[in-house]
Amino acid sequence: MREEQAAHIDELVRAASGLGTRRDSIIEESWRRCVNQHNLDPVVLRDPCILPHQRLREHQEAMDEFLHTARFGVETLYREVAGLGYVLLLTDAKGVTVDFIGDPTFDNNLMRAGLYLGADWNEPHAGTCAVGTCIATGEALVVHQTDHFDATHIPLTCTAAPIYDARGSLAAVLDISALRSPEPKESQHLALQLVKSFARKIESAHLLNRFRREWILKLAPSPEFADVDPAYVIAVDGAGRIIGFNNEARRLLIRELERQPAGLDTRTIAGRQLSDFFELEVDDLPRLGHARPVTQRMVRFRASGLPLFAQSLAPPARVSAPAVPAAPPDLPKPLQAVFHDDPAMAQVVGRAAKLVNTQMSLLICGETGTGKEHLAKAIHAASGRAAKPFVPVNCAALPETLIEGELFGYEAGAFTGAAAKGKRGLVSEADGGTLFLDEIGDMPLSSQTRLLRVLAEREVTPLGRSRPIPVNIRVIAATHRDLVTEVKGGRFREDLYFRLNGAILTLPPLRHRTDFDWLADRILAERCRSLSRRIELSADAREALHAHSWPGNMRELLNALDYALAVACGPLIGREDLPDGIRAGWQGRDLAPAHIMQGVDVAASSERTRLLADLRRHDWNISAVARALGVDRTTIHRRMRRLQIASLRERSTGLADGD
Ligand SMILES: Nc1ncnc2c1ncn2[C@@H]1O[C@H](COP(=O)(O)OP(=O)(O)OP(=O)(O)O)[C@@H](O)[C@H]1O
Repeated sequence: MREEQAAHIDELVRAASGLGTRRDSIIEESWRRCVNQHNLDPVVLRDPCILPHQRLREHQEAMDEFLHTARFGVETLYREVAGLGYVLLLTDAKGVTVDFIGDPTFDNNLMRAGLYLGADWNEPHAGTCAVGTCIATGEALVVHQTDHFDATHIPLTCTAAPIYDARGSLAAVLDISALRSPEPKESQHLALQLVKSFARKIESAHLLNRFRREWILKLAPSPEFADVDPAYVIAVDGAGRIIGFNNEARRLLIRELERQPAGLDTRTIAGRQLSDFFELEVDDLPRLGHARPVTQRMVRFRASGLPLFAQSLAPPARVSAPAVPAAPPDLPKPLQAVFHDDPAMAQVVGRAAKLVNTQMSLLICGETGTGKEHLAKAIHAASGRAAKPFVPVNCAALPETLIEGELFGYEAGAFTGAAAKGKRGLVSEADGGTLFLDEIGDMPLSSQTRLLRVLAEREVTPLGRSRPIPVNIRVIAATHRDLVTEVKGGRFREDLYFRLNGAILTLPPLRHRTDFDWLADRILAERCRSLSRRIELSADAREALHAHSWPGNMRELLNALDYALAVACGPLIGREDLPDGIRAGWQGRDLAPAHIMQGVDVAASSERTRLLADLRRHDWNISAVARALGVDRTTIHRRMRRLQIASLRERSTGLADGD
């Protein structure tokens, strides 16, 4: 035992026999609890208690959704403090470390110190420590070096803050710890503020996610912060009942209840009317939206008259359709190449750009051939992982019996028929890069369970090996199925769905894309470059392409253009050079061949392109286009006639007009 450990034990023994210490009162009280309630002997040095995998998994699964919501906050906090030598732990309400981020180069030292996934930091096991004492007291605190009870832990400095659920029960503890730190405890003051602030953010994110279909009321004491960083968040149902709150709001509401003369029960806030606390009814919430100046959004507590500045968020059903945000102009190059000016793509790619360098799993949805893998590759190429492998896995094509070996690899001689040198496994191949799980919705249930384990633990255990290998992968999954329906039908694991859908990016079908011409021209130009040939689409070929519904999406377009390139002889691709299925869809009167288009002036031509795009977006439903453009159907018909656009019915029957 080292000298400083012996001195520490002396201090603990003195404290246990009633002699005062110069410690903070929260630490002194915890030492007393350790001796009197937890029966911990100060003289005994304990090894950290690290739960076996199976038990850890049970703890993680019990709070899967919470972990998923917390992940972004956890990673952001880690990035803030990693350079200062801290590791980050997220524990459940029992003190078991269910998420951990640390520098893997210090693995052994961290594990020996108990800074590891699965470590149990509850006070009855570990003695006074940041997580355990935070659980015991409900307070954020720093447990610095010799504040720890167990002399094993005295090199550590640990700072923890509680995270409460939407009803005020402890849900988790956020902790940052370092193996080395300056001696004065004050050196950790900023760490404490930072951890408290992130704990509050994670708490609010969880609340907003859980009550995303309800009214949310955010409140701040100052108008300047009401929209930026509101301290108090309350969820309210359509009947005006309070159904959730963050911990700051809970404390505030309790204080307010205590002021009320009737001496109401201060323990229960959930279920009470908003108007019990505020001079406010649920019907007032719409006028507190952020479109109004903040100074007009003041609300008062009923009992104390205390003013607060509010911002309300309406449940989705009441929100008017949001304006489509344009993609940021500074998109990374690989993402710029994916689309031109299609609003739906701008939204998807704009979101993807913000997420390229997060650890968050992405789920790309869309009909077959819409470019899900293409987008995943672009995200990878735009990320800091670009120099590492992008490993696609076709989940539907992996035979169930081989899936474990293919994904996780195996050691030499792991089973009869195994390759002599063993196999690395696709997950390990993607280490440092991106694992692309294509057709994830078609994966058999039993394989989903195994995959879930890798995603939860970020480590793989190849067949025939006893110790897992940590892997650093970014997971992007894709599916053409509706996974929510698959989950409801019991064909897809709900927990896996939550692991994968850090963000969902839904690609529009090609028939709805307004950048169709840009895509076709770009693909053609690329092909021409590689063939050293110059060829363009004629107006009537373009027209025929516009009229097709593209069930095979981008893949079908590529095939059609390749076919046309092979068949066309001159510098123009004519309608007759297109594959039969596409040419056949264009059988109307001779409404838009090249010679008529020549008579249409340039302004009309761009008006025509816009109208065609609108028609395609609404599947050629004239009434829907008229509604979208705010005109009546006859106006659309008139424009179509003027711009020489045939309706679907005309094309299929040769009729003169009408739809
Ligand atoms: N923006 C684009 N520009 C050029 N080519 C594209 C674009 N998007 C997709 N493609 C091409 O279209 C084809 C189909 O794309 P991809 O394989 O990414 O679609 P998918 O949605 O993953 O298909 P599936 O559902 O069948 O797995 C590929 O050859 C791809 O390179």
